[in-house]
Amino acid sequence: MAFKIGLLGFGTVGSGTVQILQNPTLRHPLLHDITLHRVGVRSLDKPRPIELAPDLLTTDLEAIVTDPEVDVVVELIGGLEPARSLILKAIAHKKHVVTANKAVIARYSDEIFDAANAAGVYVMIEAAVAGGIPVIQPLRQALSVNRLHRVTGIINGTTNYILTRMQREGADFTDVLADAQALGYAEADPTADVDGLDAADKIAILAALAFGGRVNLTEVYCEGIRNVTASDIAYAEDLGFVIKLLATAQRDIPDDAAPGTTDRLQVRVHPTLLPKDHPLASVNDVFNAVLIEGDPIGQVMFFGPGAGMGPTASAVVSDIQTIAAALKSAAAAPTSLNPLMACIHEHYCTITPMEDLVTRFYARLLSKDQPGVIGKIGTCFGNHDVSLESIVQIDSHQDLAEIVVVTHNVREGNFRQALDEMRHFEAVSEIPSTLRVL
Ligand SMILES: NC(=O)C1=CN([C@@H]2O[C@H](COP(=O)(O)OP(=O)(O)OC[C@H]3O[C@@H](n4cnc5c(N)ncnc54)[C@H](OP(=O)(O)O)[C@@H]3O)[C@@H](O)[C@H]2O)C=CC1
Ligand SMILES: N[C@@H](CC=O)C(=O)O
Ligand code: NA
Repeated sequence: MAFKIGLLGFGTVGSGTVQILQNPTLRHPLLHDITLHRVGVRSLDKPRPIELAPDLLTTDLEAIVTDPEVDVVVELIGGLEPARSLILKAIAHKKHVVTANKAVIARYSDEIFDAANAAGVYVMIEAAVAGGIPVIQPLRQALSVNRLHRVTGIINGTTNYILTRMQREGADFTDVLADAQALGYAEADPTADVDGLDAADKIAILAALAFGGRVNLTEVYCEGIRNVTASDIAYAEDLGFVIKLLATAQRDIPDDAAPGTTDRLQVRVHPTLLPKDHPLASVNDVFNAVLIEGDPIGQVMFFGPGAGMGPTASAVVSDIQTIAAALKSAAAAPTSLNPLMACIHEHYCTITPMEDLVTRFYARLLSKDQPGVIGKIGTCFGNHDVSLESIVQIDSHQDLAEIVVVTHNVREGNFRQALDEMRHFEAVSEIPSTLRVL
């Protein structure tokens, strides 16, 4: 069964999506059933980093969302319009939709999801929050059996990059912002990022999923990082804190509140002092992380790349694949299983023997404290092609010296052969520990 994709947008994320779809080898076999049918852009003449059959490209995006052959419309043009109208038109034409557009979803989720439910189609949004980090699907599925209490995220890469550099270098906001723009992290108009609006869109989406109700974006408190100064960061550091732009969604009443108590949420974005040992405090640079707390799961944290061509495309294609799996099992005989839930492997993997592992090693040897021992040990390692990063004698007691060795990356088999040979040295009395080093 083949599934046809109508792709709207062939920019950063669109190109990453095409790259995955055009190279399904070594990915899930279901990707072989997914084909690109049309790709909609604004300009046909623009040079593109990825080759595409010219007859796939069109500037007529309406024709894609109404094309009877298209099964799934993937909206990657961004902005509010025409993205919103195209999504609604696709739904009206019974297309499933995948979108990375947090701005549209945070503002128009009511009309989009109502229309999708009425039309019997899926709208999938994994790429809209925290890019490549799977967070939408875990909230919808694996974590949804928990009573969730709080979702806290660093979900804007640009501001995290700016705050990290201000922290490391004692630099001022405006200087780092200029660098972030030059590096392509922040947009030419960085308002949505630095004023917290992008994070507000994203936390509104996460809050709705975590707490089972729609969130009105205008009620999300939003404060950006423009007023955070180098001296605030320095004082916070002295007090044992780092400053991060946190997006938080939290149930405001306890699980055991009296029946009838009104359920209330806090949904807010603002710079926050975080204790240095908090799990989110070490999330730096453009990385994102989302910490989810609930009962009985406790704390779970998702960390990774929150934006970028490849990571965001990973989320887009996983949504396409989820829809394809659902359609495939629905269309098949009643006994057919959903290919994303069933075991599809029938062969055994070939496992690399440990002797072929290439890693660094730490070894501690006890030897007689006599001249030439370290040289002999070094030569023995060398004879077995084991290159040493360091070798030191760290202690000597009861006539025995303790020698600690750290190797470069070496083949484990060679390292073991060298140790076996050394065990026969008259001077070496024992090799009490060997550990692998990352
Ligand atoms: N970039 C990222 O890291 C992330 C992006 N996202 C979201 O993904 C979406 C896409 O972002 P990104 O790939 O960066 O955007 P780009 O600006 O790189 O690409 C946009 C694409 O859409 C096309 N396009 C835009 N407007 C129109 C229009 N009116 N008619 C026809 N084609 C149009 C452009 O055509 P042309 O090429 O001809 O100009 C271009 O191919 C956005 O919603 C964004 O918020 C989400 C997470 C991370
Ligand atoms: N501008 C966003 C990109 C993805 O959503 C960010 O900086 O995180
Ligand atoms: Na995601």
